[in-house]
Order: sequence, then structure tokens, then C-alpha cells
Amino acid sequence: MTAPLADIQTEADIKTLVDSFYDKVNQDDLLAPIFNGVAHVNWAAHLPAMYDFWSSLLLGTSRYRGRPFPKHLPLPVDATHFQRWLNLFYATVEENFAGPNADQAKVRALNIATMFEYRIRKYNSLSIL
Ligand code: HEM
Repeated sequence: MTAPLADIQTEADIKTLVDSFYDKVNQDDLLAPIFNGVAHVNWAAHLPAMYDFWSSLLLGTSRYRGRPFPKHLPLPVDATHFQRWLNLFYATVEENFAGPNADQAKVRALNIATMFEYRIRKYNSLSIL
């Protein structure tokens, strides 16, 4: 029998979550070209920003002070990309963790992805008028 999974509780857990998630993103046929081909993401800077982001949301550390939405607005992404992003994120959480913070991670991701997708779609439809 395998041991039950623990919840997301420490900075090391946040790092596991973020690193495992972006490993999946980097192997994904739909998302990897956006991160690497379109946005040319500097992973050495992006990963620490994402540790801060998830640490703020899940551990209440308030370390993240950025505004993520503007970085997403110019990207060529639609609901398909956000659905894939969520699938990979949920899979990462469920492979590694279980508990209230793990559930919270999925809820926050779903809410933010839904809001980003809506705002990008709205912006793109208005700009062709
Ligand atoms: C289609 C899905 C998504 C794509 C393709 C995407 C792509 C990107 C890219 C290219 C960046 C900029 C990295 C850089 O600074 O070079 C970024 C930053 C970021 N993304 Fe996403 N993203 C997606 C969804 C999400 C979602 C759902 C969330 C939140 C749950 C999120 C949170 C962030 C945050 C916090 C940053 C850092 C912004 C900063 O530097 O302050 N992203 N993303």
C-alpha cells in the first residue's frame, strides 16, 4: 500500500507543486510553444515568481506583489489553452498532495483561469469592432 498524500504545508511543498507543474507544461504540445516559442519565458525568473505567487495564496505569506493579468493579455490563448493548463495543474496537485490546501489550490486556479479566459476573450472581441 502507498502512504496517503500529505497536504501543501511548506515552502518545499510549494516548490514541488510549481516545479512539477512547469515540467508538465514544458512537455505539453499546446502550452510549451506558448511559454517558450511566443513568450520566451526566462524560467530562472518565472519559477521564483510562481513560488511567491502560490506561497501567498496557499500559505498566506503575501510575498507576491505583481499583477499577473497584463502578462497574459497579449498571449495567443483561448479556452482550449486554459482547459489544458487546468488539466495539468489539477493532475500535478492530485499526484503530489491531498487536503484542504490542495483543494484550495485547485479552486484558486480554476477561478483565476476562468477570469483570465473571460477577460482575454472580451478584450479580443472588442478590439475587432
Ligand atoms: C493558458 C494558460 C496560461 C498561459 C499560457 C500562461 C503563460 C504565462 C506567461 C508566458 C507568463 C509570463 C512569464 C514571464 O514573466 O516571462 C505568465 C506569468 C504568470 N502567470 Fe500565467 N499563464 C497561464 C495561466 C495562468 C493561470 C491560470 C494563473 C494563475 C492561477 C497564472 C499565473 C501567472 C502568474 C502569477 C505569473 C507571473 C506574473 C509576474 O511575473 O508577476 N497563469 N504566465
